[in-house]
Order: sequence, then C-alpha cells, then structure tokens
Amino acid sequence: MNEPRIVRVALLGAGSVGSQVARLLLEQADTFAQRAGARLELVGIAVRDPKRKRDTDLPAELFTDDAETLILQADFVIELMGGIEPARTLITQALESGADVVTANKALLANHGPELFALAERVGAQLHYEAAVAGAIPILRPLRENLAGDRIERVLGIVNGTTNYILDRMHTKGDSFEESLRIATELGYAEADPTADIEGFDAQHKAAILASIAFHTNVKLEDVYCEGITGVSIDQINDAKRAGFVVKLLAICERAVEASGTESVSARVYPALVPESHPLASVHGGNNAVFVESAAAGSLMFYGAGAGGVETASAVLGDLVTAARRHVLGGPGLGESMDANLPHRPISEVDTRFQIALAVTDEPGALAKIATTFAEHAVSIATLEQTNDGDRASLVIVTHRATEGALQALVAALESSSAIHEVQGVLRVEGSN
Ligand SMILES: NC(=O)C1=CN([C@@H]2O[C@H](COP(=O)(O)OP(=O)(O)OC[C@H]3O[C@@H](n4cnc5c(N)ncnc54)[C@H](O)[C@@H]3O)[C@@H](O)[C@H]2O)C=CC1
Ligand SMILES: N[C@@H](CC=O)C(=O)O
Ligand code: NA
Repeated sequence: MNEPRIVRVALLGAGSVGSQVARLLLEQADTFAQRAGARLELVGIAVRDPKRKRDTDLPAELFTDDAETLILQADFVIELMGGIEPARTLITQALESGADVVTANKALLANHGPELFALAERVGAQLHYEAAVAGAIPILRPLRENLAGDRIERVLGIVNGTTNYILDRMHTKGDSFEESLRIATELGYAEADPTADIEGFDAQHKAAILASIAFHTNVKLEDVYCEGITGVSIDQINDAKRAGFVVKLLAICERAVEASGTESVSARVYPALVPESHPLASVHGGNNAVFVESAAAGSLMFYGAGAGGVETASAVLGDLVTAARRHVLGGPGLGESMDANLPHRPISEVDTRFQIALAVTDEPGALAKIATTFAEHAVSIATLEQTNDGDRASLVIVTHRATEGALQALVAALESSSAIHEVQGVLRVEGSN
C-alpha cells in the first residue's frame, strides 16, 4: 500500500484560536487525513515565548520563537497571531516560499488584502480567511462561491461578538459596560487590544472584507464609516428597551443605484436601534448574524458563533482541509474577483431613520421652535415622546428617512437653538421603514 501523502503545517500563534487549532489538528489527525487525502502534520508552533508554561497539553517540542525558519519547513502556514506586523511579513514570506496560507486576521486583510491577494495569485498559492469574518459562520465562501452566480444587493448584520455580548448583557441584565467587556475578554471573544472591538474597528475591518467580496470591488478601509459602542449609554439602552428596540452594532454594506443609473457601494458600521421583532434583535451573547439580500436567491441569513477559540478554530480547520484537498490535487488558488470596481458612496449621502434625544426648556413655544428647526432641515418627524421633570423636559424624536448630511446639519442647528439645553444622543434606526 502507498504511504499517505504528508502536508506539513506550521502554526503561527497559540492564543485563544491557535491553541484550539493545534489541539484539534493533533486529536483529529486521522479524520483530517481521510477528508484531505493527505496527513496534516503539525511541524511547529511559533509563539513569543516557547518556554512559557501553558494551559494546554500541546507537546512542548512543537513550540519555537523562530517563525521564519518554521515557515520554510511548511507546505501550509496558519497565521493566528493577529495584528499587522510581523503577520504581514511572515505571510508574505510564506507565500513567496510556495506555501499556502490560512489566516483569521481581518485587520491585516482589511489593510493589506489587495497586496497579499495579488502575491498569492502571482505565485499560484492559496490564501484562505473564512475565520476572519463572523468567526465560525460560513459566510465568505458562500459569498465568493455559492453566490458567484447572483447579484448581491446588501449584506447587513452583527459581525462582532464582543460588542454584541456587551450590548446584550447591558440590555438583558442591566450589567455595566466594563463588567461585560471583562467577561467577553475572559471568554476569548475580544481582540488582544479590545479597543478594536468597542470602537467598531474590528467590525469595520469585516465590513471592508464583506463589501469587497460581495460587490467585486476593492472597498478600502477608510471608505467604511465607523462608530463604535463607547458612546452608547445605559440610559439609551433603557430608553430603547421601553420603546421596543434593542441597540446592536451593525455592519451594513449596500449597493446603491443613483437616479442616473450609476452604481456605488456604501459600507458603514454603527450602533443602531433594531425593533425587538426583527431577527437581529434576538442574536444574543457572542453570536453573529449576517443577512444577505441578492437578486435571485432573495434573503439569506447566516447565524452562529461569531467569536470564541474553538468555534473560530472550526472555520480555520475548514479552510485548511479544503485547501489541503486542492493542494493534493494541484492547481492554483481561487483568485479574488474585483472586476466591478464600483465607486464609494460617502456616508453623508446614505439615508436612514434616526432617534434623537433632546433635553429642552419646558416653556411655551419650545416645541414649535424645535418642529420648525426639523422642517427647515427637511427632516420629518415620525414619532415624538415627551417626559417632564420640573422645568426641564426630555423629548425622544424618531424621524422618517433622512440623509446623514441633513441629520448632521439638523443636529448642529438643534445644538445652537435657545429651545434646547442639550442634544443627549442620536442613534440610527435600522430594520424598519
Ligand atoms: N478570538 C476570536 O474569537 C477570533 C479571533 N480571530 C482572529 O484570530 C487571530 C488570533 O486571535 P486570538 O487567538 O484571539 O489572539 P490571541 O491574542 O489570543 O493569540 C495570539 C497568539 O499569537 C502570539 N503572537 C502574537 N504576536 C506574536 C509574535 N510577534 N511572534 C510570535 N507569536 C506572536 C501570541 O503569543 C498568542 O499566542 C487574530 O487575527 C484575531 O483577530 C478571528 C475570529 C475570532
Ligand atoms: N474580537 C472579535 C473576534 C472575532 O472576530 C469579535 O469579538 O467578534
Ligand atoms: Na466565518
């Protein structure tokens, strides 16, 4: 009988995801050999400090701090260190040495994807990254392959587990932001620097990747509008709850068609009010959900674990086994299709609904002044709720659809109006007309 073929795998990083990938690669070696048509042999794991005592049963002799030498011994490199450098240099070296690469590094791909995709294509290597968006949920391969024959109109969803976990705990348990972030970090959801999660940057990276694939266009990171959740107060969450809404950090990628017929792409990330009856409202904990709207297939929903070590390891290993099959059969990787090259639509032109909370003077004429200011900016009021406390009153106004540009001008005018003490908060409303 022929000896089974061996594919040598180098792992870079052994944190939340990497340690689970290594464990499963060793524990399930026979199963993966069957599925891939080759034995996937883990030849080493590059970490910062190989001597550090670890919470795992991984063999000590696999650890090294010499990632560059390790790469040279591998047919496949799995990059799970995170961050831009040295990940970018190491992936470049791996591809140049002829290795195929699997990564979960959305920060790197959102910043340097085009150069890495071009390199992979030039050398005929594979570069897979299903784990980079929405963790365990298969979303990139469905967009690239299953929906390659369709026209995507919109991709909308919750793509960051940490912020969903935090907002969910604040909404359902009344827990503080800080305590919720602490637990999300303990659960392995948060990035090494959780600023990336809470300021929306991680979701921004994912939105850039999703929009690029969905619209066959290189969507640059700086063209994805981004607001995180650090400005969302417990009061806003409670107000939303009373009004039948849930606050969620959303990523929205849309194809826009101008009156002239010209098409463009809008990609944006911000916290928004979602009606409690909307399916996104019941995405709890570290879960993610992505809706894809396409011309022929209609609406599709992808739901599941968006973060977590072992969950994300599933997506990494799925890429590895798929890529190993292709490696065994021979042939180049699947190139990126960026042929549509649609222009970017700025946030000022995007229209949505808004909820505006105002502290106003409780005196005759104040409401009329405020209504006039809305009318002057062509922003139409859908609902208005007033609560009084002494000579102060609070107004919560939900608008009909208006452009971001009109909204920004309205907020500036409200801030300088004598009828208003303070604009307390503005949140967009998504998922209802
Ligand atoms: N944790 C999660 O739920 C998810 C993570 N990801 C991505 O997966 C990647 C890994 O994430 P985690 O495992 O959570 O990170 P982590 O911070 O838990 O682990 C990173 C590992 O890389 C090692 N490392 C970092 N810099 C290094 C260097 N210069 N030299 C050698 N080793 C180095 C660290 O020592 C650590 O072992 C990141 O790109 C992250 O964005 C993607 C989806 C979900
Ligand atoms: N920090 C990320 C991890 C997965 O991508 C998140 O919280 O979603
Ligand atoms: Na995924």
